[in-house]
Amino acid sequence: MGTAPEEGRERPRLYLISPPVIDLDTFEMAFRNALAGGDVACFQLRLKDRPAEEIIAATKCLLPIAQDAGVAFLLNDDAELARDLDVDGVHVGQDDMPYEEARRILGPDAIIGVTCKNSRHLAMEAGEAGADYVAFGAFFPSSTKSDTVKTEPDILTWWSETTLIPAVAIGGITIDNAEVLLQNGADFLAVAAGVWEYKEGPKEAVAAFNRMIDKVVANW
Ligand SMILES: Cc1ncc(COP(=O)(O)OP(=O)(O)O)c(N)n1
Ligand SMILES: Cc1ncsc1CCOP(=O)(O)O
Ligand SMILES: [Mg+2]
Repeated sequence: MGTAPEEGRERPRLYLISPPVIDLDTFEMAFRNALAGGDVACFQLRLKDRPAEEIIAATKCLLPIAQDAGVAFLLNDDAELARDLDVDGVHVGQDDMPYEEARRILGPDAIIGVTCKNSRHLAMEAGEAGADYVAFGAFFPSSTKSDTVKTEPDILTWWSETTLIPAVAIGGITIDNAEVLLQNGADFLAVAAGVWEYKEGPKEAVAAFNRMIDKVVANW
């Protein structure tokens, strides 16, 4: 990981979110292609409200691919399943389980991120509790999740000036709209449709996100 010249700020990185429903036979290749496209920090398996057997089968297939590529693998919502499947961590929302409970289930080494929507208060709470990252958004309309809260990029500036805890930006992010989030202090860009539905495919999407990140960092 490179360090940008700006006050030692780390180079922002890509955080992939799976589509909410997948056909594992085709998604496995899309996932391999995405990871072949360039730097990816993290992958969140977000098979929303799908049966546990589907999440287990997908994890057994995709986790070794992520591990080979050095990409952290998180489950959405379910800390107990994350523990049982021995993945790297979990992302919990405000209606899932409290951060403290997820930490108790997963132990001190797991990565635990918390949804904070557009709320400075939720972010302060999550940060003080020990979250490894806080997630703000949705910054743009999302075709992947309907119940989102519109969030303005200046929350990222405030957060980056307040704390060193990483901020994940999420919601409708594409190569064409992400720059404002980086300029405001996003440490990670969490992206689903912007990668999986990119017209030239997921490999080229990841490559294009990385070129865009490099261009922004070069001008800091
Ligand atoms: C990185 C990241 N940020 C936010 C969310 C949303 O979590 P939540 O509010 O619990 O909504 P669902 O994703 O569970 O529908 C996320 N999953 N990942
Ligand atoms: C999980 C989640 N939380 C807020 S928006 C969102 C969906 C992200 O997917 P996309 O990048 O396709 O908007
Ligand atoms: Mg959730």
